[in-house]
Amino acid sequence: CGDDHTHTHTHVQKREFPSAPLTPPSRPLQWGSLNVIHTTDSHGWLLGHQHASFPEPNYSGDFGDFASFVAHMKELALEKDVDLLLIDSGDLHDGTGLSDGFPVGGVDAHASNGFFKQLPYDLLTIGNHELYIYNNTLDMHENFAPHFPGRYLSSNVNITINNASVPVGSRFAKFKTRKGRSVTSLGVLYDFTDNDAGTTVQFVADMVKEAWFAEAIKEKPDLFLLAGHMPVARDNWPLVYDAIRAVHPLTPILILGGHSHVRNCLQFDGRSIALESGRYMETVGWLSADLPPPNTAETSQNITFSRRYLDPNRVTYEFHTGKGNFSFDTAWGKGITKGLEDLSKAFDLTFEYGVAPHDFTLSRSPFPSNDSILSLVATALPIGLAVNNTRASIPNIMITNSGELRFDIFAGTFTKNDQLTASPFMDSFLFIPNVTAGVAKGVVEGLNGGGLDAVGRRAEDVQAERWARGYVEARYREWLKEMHERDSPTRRDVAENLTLGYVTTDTCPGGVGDDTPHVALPFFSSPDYIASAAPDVSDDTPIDLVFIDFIQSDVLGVLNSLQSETVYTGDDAALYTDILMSQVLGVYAQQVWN
Ligand SMILES: Nc1ccn([C@@H]2O[C@H](COP(=O)(O)O)[C@@H](O)[C@H]2O)c(=O)n1
Repeated sequence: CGDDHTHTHTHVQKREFPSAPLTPPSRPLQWGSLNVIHTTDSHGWLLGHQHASFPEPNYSGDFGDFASFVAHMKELALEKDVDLLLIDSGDLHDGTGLSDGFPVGGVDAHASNGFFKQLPYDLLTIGNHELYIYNNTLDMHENFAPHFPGRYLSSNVNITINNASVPVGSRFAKFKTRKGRSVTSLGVLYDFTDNDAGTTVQFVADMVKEAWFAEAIKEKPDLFLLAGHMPVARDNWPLVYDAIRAVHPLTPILILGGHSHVRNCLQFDGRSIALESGRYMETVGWLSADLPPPNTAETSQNITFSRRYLDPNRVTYEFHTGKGNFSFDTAWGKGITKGLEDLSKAFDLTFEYGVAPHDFTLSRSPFPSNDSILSLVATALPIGLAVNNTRASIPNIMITNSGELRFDIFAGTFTKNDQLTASPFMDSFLFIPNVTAGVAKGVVEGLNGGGLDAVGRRAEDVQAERWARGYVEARYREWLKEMHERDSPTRRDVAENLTLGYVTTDTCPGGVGDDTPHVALPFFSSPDYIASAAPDVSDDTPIDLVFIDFIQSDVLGVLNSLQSETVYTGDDAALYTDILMSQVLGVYAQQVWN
C-alpha cells in the first residue's frame, strides 16, 4: 500500500470507482412539476461513511459528491423546466469528528456548517441538537441563519440575547419558486424539553394558536412547504396540518420531517404528503409532486406524488444524473471534498488510538456479547476512567445511557474520527460516594425497569418524558426490529446477492420507497442504560456510584426510590474525572488496542 503500517486498511477509497461493488438504483426517479431533495439529521457526516464493511459503502458519498449531485439535478430540472428545491430538517451538530473534533475554545459544528452554507438550500430548520448548548444555538443565530436570509426557520424556537427572546432563525418564510409558485413555509421543532438555558421551545399545540401563525397562513399560497425536526408519524404534524386545513381545505401541503432517524412517508389526505429521510447522510430523500401551474384554481383531486429514499453514494448519484465516474465531479463538489479533507487534517481526525480487533455494533449483535459496543463500553469505562484518578482504587459501578453510543466501531484502525462517531457527546462523569453496593447495583435495573419504574411511573409515561427530552433511539430501534423481522425469513434465502441495508415499508404510493434494494440488517435489542460489572464486595460496602451527567436526574430519582436513608440531590454529585464520554474509547484503545 505504499505506507509502512502493518495494520489492515479498512477505509474505502472513495475518489475512484467504489472499492466495494455497490448495487445500483432499481429505477429512474419520477420527476413532477415540483421536486424536493431532502436531507435531515446529518449530524456532521459530511465525509461520507468511510469503512469497507457493509452497509457502510452504501453511504460512502461525501458532501462534495452530494454538491455535484445537486448541481446536475438542478441542470436536469432546468432542462425539464420544473421546480427543484433543496431542504434540510435539522440536527447538524453532534456526530462526527468534523462537527465535534474542534480544538479547545471552538464551537461545535461551526466549521462543518461552513460546508452546508456552500449548498443552495432553499429551506432549513432547527433540530434539538442545535439546542443542548447555548453557544451552539448562538452560533446558529449569528453565523448560520444570516447566510440563508429568511430561510433558516425556527417557528417555535427562540434564543435569549441581552434579555430579549428572539427567533433563532425566522418564524416562517414566503417565497416564489423558479416556476413562479408561491410558497408558505414553517420550520417546526417537536416538543423538546432538554434545551439549554437561554433557549426556548414552544410546544407545537401552543405555536398553532399564535397570532403570527394565523397571519402567516392566512393568505392562500400555491403550496405549503413545511420543514420540521419532527417525525412524520406519531408526533404533532396533525396539529399543524389541521390548523392549515381549517383555513385552506385544498391547498397542497408538503412536509419534510426528521428526528427519529427512520425512512418514512405518509399522507394526511390526497393533497398532502410527509417524508422523513433517515439520518447520518445514510439517506437522501426525493419527493415529487405533480402540481398545476401557479395561480390555477384549486380542485379536490388527489395529487400525484412520488417519494424515494436514495443511498448517498457515487453510483446512486451518477445513475440519477446520467453521469459516469469521470463526468460526474464538478469543480464545486471537488472543492467541497478538498475542504472537508483539509478540515479532517486540521482536526487531526486520522490520529490512530489503536486497532479494533473486530466490529463492535449497536444493534447487529446481542447485548451482552463480545461484539456489542455497549458491552465494550461497560468494559472500557472502568479502564478509561481510572487513568490519573485518585478514586480509582475505591470500588465503583459506572452507568451511562446507551444513547451516548451513536455508531458502530469497525475492525481495523480506530481513529479520532471513529471515536467521535461512536461517542460524540462531551458529557462529564459525576459520582456520589458511599452508596452501599446493594443499592448501587439496583440503579441500572431501576433505570431500565419495565412496567412500573423505580419511582412508580408507568413505562409509557417514562417513555413519553424521555421522548420529550430527546430520547429517540427506541423509535429507531423499533424500525430496525420491524424490518429485520419482516424481511429476514422471506428474502434472506433468495437474497439475489443483495447487500445489507435498509428495507423500508411506508404507506406512500409509487411502489417500494428504497431506491436500492437490500437485505435487512440483523437486529438485536439493547437496554437504554448500561453499567460496568458490579464489584465483588458485600452489599453493605460503601462504593462510588459513577454516572454520566446527562442522566443525573434519572439516576437521582431511582437512587431515592431504592433507599430512604438519604435524599440525594445534585449537590451530592461531584466530578469524577476530567475525561469526557467522547474521550473514553480513545483512552481505552490506547491502553488495550495497541
Ligand atoms: N449530551 C447529550 C445529548 C444527547 N444524548 C443522546 O442523544 C439522544 C438524542 O439524539 P437525537 O439525534 O436522536 O436527537 C438522546 O436520547 C440521548 O440518548 C446524550 O447522550 N448526551
